[in-house]
Amino acid sequence: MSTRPRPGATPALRVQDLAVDLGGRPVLHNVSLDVDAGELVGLVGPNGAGKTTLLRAVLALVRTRAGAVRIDGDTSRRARTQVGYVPQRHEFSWDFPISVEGVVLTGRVGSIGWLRRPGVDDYRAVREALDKVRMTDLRHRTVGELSGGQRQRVLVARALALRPRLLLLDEPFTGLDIPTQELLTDLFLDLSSEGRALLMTTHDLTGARHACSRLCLINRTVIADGPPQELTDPDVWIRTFGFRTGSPLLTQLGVS
Ligand SMILES: Nc1ncnc2c1ncn2[C@@H]1O[C@H](COP(=O)(O)OP(=O)(O)OP(=O)(O)O)[C@@H](O)[C@H]1O
Repeated sequence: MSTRPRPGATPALRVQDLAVDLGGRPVLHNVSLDVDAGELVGLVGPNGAGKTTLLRAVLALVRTRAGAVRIDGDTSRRARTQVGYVPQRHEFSWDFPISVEGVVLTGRVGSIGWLRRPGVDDYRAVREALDKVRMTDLRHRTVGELSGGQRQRVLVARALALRPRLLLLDEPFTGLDIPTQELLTDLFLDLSSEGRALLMTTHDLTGARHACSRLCLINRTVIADGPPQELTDPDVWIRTFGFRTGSPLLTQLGVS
């Protein structure tokens, strides 16, 4: 169970009226979204909706044309470096000859800085993160030898090594079998029940409706945002995904 957001508390993430252009074309406009401590929010939309771009904008990895991003009320760039980020698995260079532990330690760079050596607390954070994703036994394994599910857990551990209050996850379930998806879902629910805020993109609508405390439907802008059981208007799903009226997918989602 996730902790309910405290009324009136500063959200862990607040995005207000965000606009992003890429390659001279508008990709996101008027995007506003809050994620509170203790929430697991699913960011869902079709291919090209701008989900990854939104995560990258929160991390200040892309330039925004308008709007504001606040991390725990803080608009500084430094606050953005304290956000945990789990990129899509294919974005990581798995051929690099580095151990599981070595990859997770790189998650501390935002806290250590590039020039300082890791200290006792850095190694403690790595150990805690590996324990959390149950990868301690494989900590000396070269990452190229891992399965897809194990790689995903390494990327989550790398983000957790920063001990972030806000965690952004980009399609963590893609290409994973059902037991591994369930293991990760349990882990994400556990992290949210510890009071962390999680924002996760996914194409698994059924899984997201089941696991997430809130869903944000996005297609270049936010179409709808609320607890899954309240998103029963087929129109918002049709507007987001372009489903045709009467699509069996709507029935599958329980909103037709
Ligand atoms: N570097 C870039 N330059 C120009 N356009 C880009 C760039 N990166 C992304 N885009 C465009 O921005 C739009 C949103 O892309 P984005 O990757 O954010 O979508 P997404 O919702 O994450 O999609 P998917 O579900 O397929 O991963 C797409 O039309 C994409 O072509």
